[in-house]
Amino acid sequence: DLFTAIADLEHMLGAEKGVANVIDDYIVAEQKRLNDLRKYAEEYTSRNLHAENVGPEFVTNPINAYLLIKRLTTEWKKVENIMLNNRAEGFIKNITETRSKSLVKFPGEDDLSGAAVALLRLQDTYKLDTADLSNGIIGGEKVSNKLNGHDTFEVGRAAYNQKDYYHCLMWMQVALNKIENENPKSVEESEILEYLAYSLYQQGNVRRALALTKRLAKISPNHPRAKGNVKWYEDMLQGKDMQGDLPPIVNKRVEWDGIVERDAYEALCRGEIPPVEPKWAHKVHCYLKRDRPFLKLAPIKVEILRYDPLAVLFKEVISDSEIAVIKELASPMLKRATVQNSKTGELEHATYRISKSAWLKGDLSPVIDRVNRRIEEFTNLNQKTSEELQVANYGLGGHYDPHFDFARKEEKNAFKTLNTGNRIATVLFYMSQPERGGATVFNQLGTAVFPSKNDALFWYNLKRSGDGDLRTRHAACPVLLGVKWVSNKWIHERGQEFTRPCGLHEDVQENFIGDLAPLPNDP
Ligand SMILES: O=C(O)CCC(=O)C(=O)O
Ligand SMILES: [Fe+2]
Repeated sequence: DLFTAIADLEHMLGAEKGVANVIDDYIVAEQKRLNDLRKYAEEYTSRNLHAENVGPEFVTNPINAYLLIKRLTTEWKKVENIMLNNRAEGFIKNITETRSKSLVKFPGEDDLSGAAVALLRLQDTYKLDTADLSNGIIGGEKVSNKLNGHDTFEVGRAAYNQKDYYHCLMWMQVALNKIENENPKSVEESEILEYLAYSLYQQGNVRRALALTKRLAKISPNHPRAKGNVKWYEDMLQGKDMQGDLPPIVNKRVEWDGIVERDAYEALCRGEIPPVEPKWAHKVHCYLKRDRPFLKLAPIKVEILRYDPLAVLFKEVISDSEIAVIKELASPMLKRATVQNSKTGELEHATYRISKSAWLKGDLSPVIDRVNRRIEEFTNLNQKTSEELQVANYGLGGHYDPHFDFARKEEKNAFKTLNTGNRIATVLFYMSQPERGGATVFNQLGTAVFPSKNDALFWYNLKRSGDGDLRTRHAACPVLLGVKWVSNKWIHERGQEFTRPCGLHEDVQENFIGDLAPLPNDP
């Protein structure tokens, strides 16, 4: 699961440098070996020249005869040894051992396909063009090197392995275009054609699949499947519709992951935010919170993002140095994040939540303790029943699909052992600012919050009645460029009986946090 965290990828850069050094050392050793070999060749040549100059009687001299024989026996053995003594094995062993001993795990096939699948997710969410992406262009900006034909082909193959023919088709087509200009070609055209034809067929483009398979049979006459497939496609078409130009390519994304709100969620991730309800459009959006003694001196800037249900951004509530300490403490503890199976109550990995996370206890460092206490200052909610601080690092395409933070009634075991009630509210500290993507979005409400470092997003998950507020369904959009670090604090019901008593009304305006500046009258 290396692809899940940027922190791991940073370590991998170190490993890559190590590999480069080993290759360089190997080349130096080999060059010395080949130079030794060259010296022998020169010696043989010069002695032979001498012998040729002397003429055939050279061998009539017993000493010369002896030396000639020696050069072709024992000395030749030495040459043979040098030739055979390729140093590769030792160096490869060295790399293998470094891999197994090092703390940095080397990526495997799974990581490669994970990274490819991350690219596909980003492509969909942010509507990126395949050719652009494969040329290192994101949002019209050149951000990295180009993929060659083979790199592109491998992304297509990762899609194919997931039966995702929609993406396979797009990537194989681009791979085909790329190798046209490659010399030598990084991947055989026949390999691409087979995948491309099959995904065209799967997406309903039988005539195109046939045309490409015919081409495959032509360029690769001994291909084990090409001829059979041509016949198969021909039978399928039964000679129908074979005249004229090929119809345009049909390629539709299949919603195999069953997320109904996919389109709305992805639009929010791209920053396509629906207009604010006119009812709220003119309300005051910022105020200084000074309702606690400590805050008289250092008020907290609050930006109201949404009134109903309430969501606010507490500005500059965590410092760069605190963030650095938290990241430092969390890094060695990061593990692939889990989710609770709603049927069994077990924690498990899921493709819909890709990030690495760690829990930091309050007594781990005075910094954690200080941050925990500050949360009470800005939320006015009792922190005795809160969960520990959770730190998350999102890697390549890291995301968390739409979910609720609170436990629903049908969910087994959730928070039972804690005996602190449900998650009444969430505090989400933004500890970095990804260059692109990574927004926190509320897909039901049409709110998108793009991370701003040092700030904390806050919202209530439960209504005054204690029932979960279904409108708080939210998601973490995939990170497109850069790094996303966040910390969560989940605040529980127990202990809030006086600060946020259950109300008879579930009215929004009761959700104030401290001395909210007076609101203008309703329009
Ligand atoms: O990272 C984010 O933006 C949201 C994270 C989240 O919703 C969660 O961890 O429950
Ligand atoms: Fe969440």
